Amino acid sequence: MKLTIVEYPDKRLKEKSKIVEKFDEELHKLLEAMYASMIESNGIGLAAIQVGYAKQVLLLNIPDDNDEQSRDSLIEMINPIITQSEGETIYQEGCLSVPSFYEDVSRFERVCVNYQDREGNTKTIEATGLLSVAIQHEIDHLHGVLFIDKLSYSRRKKFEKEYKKVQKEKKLSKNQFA
Ligand SMILES: CC(=O)Oc1ccc(/C=C/C(=O)NCCc2ccccc2)cc1OC(C)=O
Ligand SMILES: [Co+2]
Repeated sequence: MKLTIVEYPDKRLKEKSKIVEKFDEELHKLLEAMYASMIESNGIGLAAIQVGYAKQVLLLNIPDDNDEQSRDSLIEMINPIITQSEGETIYQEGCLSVPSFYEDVSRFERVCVNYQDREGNTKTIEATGLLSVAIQHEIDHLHGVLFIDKLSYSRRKKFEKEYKKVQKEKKLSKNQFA
């Protein structure tokens, strides 16, 4: 199934995603379709809500040291729960649902996460650095939170102003060639 990325300010991105109960063929098809969309859009993380499915499902595929995004390092997380968190790190984040915007966000440096894999087996992962940031960014999506919601008031105002400008330019360019 071809999935379309839902973009800010679509209200669906604020929905709370539901717990996955059935680890069936339908779930596996969704995971495959999400992976195709994420890779096609040059993403390194994607939550199901971003393709219109309010289910607690997310993908992480962090490029390795020589900047390769191999499928072996793909992590499929279902019903994730952060069990431990410590430290602080600042990283410039982007999101497929907020195209062309990148802002520094403060997150925990280290997190421990319990989750289930596509068969329903319980897994635990401890993450630091970029993987830790990505996990927190994607789990926020499951609670209807975008990285722009974590910005300071002044930085959020700057984002809103720039976003409106970009949307107007997009509309103008569309009309020009319509
Ligand atoms: C034009 C545009 O929107 O560019 C992009 C923006 C974001 C992204 C992907 C963002 C992404 O995967 N975010 C996952 C969450 C995350 C954010 C920061 C660190 C870890 C994990 C890709 C874009 O497309 C290209 C070609 O770079
Ligand atoms: Co995102």
